[in-house]
Amino acid sequence: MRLADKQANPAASVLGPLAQPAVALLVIAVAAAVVPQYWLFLATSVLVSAVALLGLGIVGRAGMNSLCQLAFAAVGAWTVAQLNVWQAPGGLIVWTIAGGVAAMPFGVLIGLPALRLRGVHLAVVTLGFAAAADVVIAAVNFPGVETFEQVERPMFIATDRQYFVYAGVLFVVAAIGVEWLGRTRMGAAWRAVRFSERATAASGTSVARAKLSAFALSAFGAGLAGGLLAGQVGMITAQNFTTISSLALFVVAVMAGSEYVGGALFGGVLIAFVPEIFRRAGINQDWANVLFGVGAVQALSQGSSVSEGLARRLRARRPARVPEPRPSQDVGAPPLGTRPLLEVEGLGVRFGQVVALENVDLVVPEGTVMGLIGPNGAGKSTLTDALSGFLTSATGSVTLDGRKLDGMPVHRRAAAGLRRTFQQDRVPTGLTVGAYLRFAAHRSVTREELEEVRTFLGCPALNAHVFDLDVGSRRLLEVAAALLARPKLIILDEPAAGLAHAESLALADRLVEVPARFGASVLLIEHDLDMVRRACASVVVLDFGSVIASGPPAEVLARPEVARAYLGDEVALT
Ligand SMILES: Nc1ncnc2c1ncn2[C@@H]1O[C@H](COP(=O)(O)OP(=O)(O)OP(=O)(O)O)[C@@H](O)[C@H]1O
Repeated sequence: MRLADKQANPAASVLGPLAQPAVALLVIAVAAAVVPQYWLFLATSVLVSAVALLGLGIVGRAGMNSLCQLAFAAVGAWTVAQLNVWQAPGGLIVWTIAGGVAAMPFGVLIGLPALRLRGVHLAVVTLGFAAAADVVIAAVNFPGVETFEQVERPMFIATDRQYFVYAGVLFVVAAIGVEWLGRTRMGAAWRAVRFSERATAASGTSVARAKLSAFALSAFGAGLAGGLLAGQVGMITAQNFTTISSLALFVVAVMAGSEYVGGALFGGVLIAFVPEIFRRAGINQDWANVLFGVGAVQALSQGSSVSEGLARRLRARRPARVPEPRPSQDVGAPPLGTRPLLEVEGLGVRFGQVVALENVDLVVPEGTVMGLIGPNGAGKSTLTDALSGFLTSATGSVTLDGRKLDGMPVHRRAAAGLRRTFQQDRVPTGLTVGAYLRFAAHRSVTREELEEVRTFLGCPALNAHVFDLDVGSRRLLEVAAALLARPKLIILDEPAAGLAHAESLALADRLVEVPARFGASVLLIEHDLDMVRRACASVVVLDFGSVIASGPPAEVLARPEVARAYLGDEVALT
C-alpha cells in the first residue's frame, strides 16, 4: 500500500511519478551515445556502487549500521560466477537477481544481532562479518578464476556501452523499488524503528520483523551490485570486496546520504571518480578514503548528510501549515461506562529496591474517559509501561475485554486493542503526516478516515512533514494515529504536554467524544487537572505506586489525602 502522499515530493507531484525515471533513462541513453568508452566504464562503476549504496540506505532508513555490504556483494558476485561456470539457464540478468536473492539469508543472519544490539555494537558485529568474509574469499578463488572463465554477457549487453545502459536500467529499477518500498508499511516501519523501537512496538508493528526485513533487502541490493560488478569486469577477485572497501562504502553513505536515490548516485560518483582524479593528479588513491572520512565526520557533526541537508532546504521553502488551535467548547458531561473493559489485579513493579507499583487494582469501564493522576514519581508511566507490555517483570494480571494479556509482547497487546502514546515525542520525523498516520494505524485506512481524524483533532495537513511540526502538533498526531487504529482502549500519557492551556481544554473536549465516535475507552494520564476535570468521567489517583483514591473527579480532587499527595498539605485541589 502506498503510504506517502504525493505532495510530499514536490518534484514527483509536478512531473508525475514516471518523469524522474524517464529523465534518468534519457540521460543514460544520451551518455551511452556520446561519452568516450573509458569514462563510460567508470560511469558503469558509478552505477554499481550506487546500487550497493541504495541497499545500504535501506538499513540506514531503519537507523542501523552495516559495515559489511561488500561481503553481501561478494555473495552476489560469487553466485553469478558459479552460475556462469555451470552455464545455468537464464543468463546474466537472471544470475544477477539470483545473486541478490542468495545474499538475503546472509543479511538476515547479520540482522539477528541487530535485534539486541544498536549503534557502535552492531557496527562492530557487521565489521567482524566483513573481516571474516574477507579471510574466506581471500583463501578460496571465485568460481571460474582458475580456468580463466569470464562471466558471459548476453549479446545485447556484450559491449561496454551496452553494459552501461544495462547497469543504468538496473539502477533505475532498483531506485524505483527502494522508493516504492519506502512508501509501504514496511518502509514506514523502518523509519519508525529508527526513531523509537518502543513506539513502533506500541503501534502493533514487530520491531524484529522491521529490522530483519531491512537487513535482508539491504543485502539483496548489495548482492545485485556484486552480480553487476561480476558482469562488468568479467572475472572477480577478493580485491573487489575488501573490508576497507566496505568501510569506504559506509563512510560515503554517511556523507552523501544513501537513503536518498540522489545521495546513492552522488556517492557512486565519489567512489568511482575521486580515486581516478587523484591518480591523474599523481596522488596516492588511498587518500580518497581519507577525504571520504573527513566528509563523513563533517556530515555527522552537522547532523545531516548532503542529501538530507538539501531535502531540508527544499522543504523549508514550503513550511508546514499548522491549523489554528480549535477553541474549547465544553461538550457537557463525559460518558460514565459500566461494563469493565480493562481489569487490572494486583499489579506490581519493582526496579531493584524501588517499588514503583504495589498491588494496584484498577478497572477501566467500556465507553468512558478515565483519568489517572498522581504527583511526579507516583508510578503512572510505570503503570502504562506494564499495561502495554514493556515491563515483562511486572506481577499481577491484566485483562482486556475478557482476554488475558499477561505474557503477551507489546505489539500483540496493541493488536489485541490496547494502544498507548508516550510522554516523550515518539513520532518519526522521516515521514509525512499522512504516511505516519497510515503506518501507525496498522490497518488499511481510507483518505476520508484520515481526514476525519485529522480534522477532529486539528492536526496539520497530510502532506506536512513531521520534521517541520512543533511538539504539540506531534503529540496530537500520536493521538490521531491511536484513534485510527480503532483500539478498545487508548492510554494517553500526558498528551497535552507541549500544548497551550486553551489547546489542552480543546483536546479534553475532543476526548469526551472519543468513546461514542471511535468506540474506544480512554485512560488519560495528565498533570493538567483542568483538563482531567473536563475530559474524565472518573479518576484514579496513584501515590507511591498505590491507588489512594478513585471516583468522580470533583469528589476525588476535593479529598484531603489527594491534596496531600500533590501538595504535601491538606489543601483541596479546587
Ligand atoms: N527504569 C527505572 N529504574 C529505576 N527506577 C525507576 C525506573 N522507572 C521509574 N522508576 C521509579 O519508579 C517510580 C515511578 O516512576 P514513574 O515514572 O512511573 O512515575 P510517574 O508517576 O510517571 O512520574 P511523572 O509524573 O514524573 O511522569 C519513581 O520512583 C521512579 O523513580
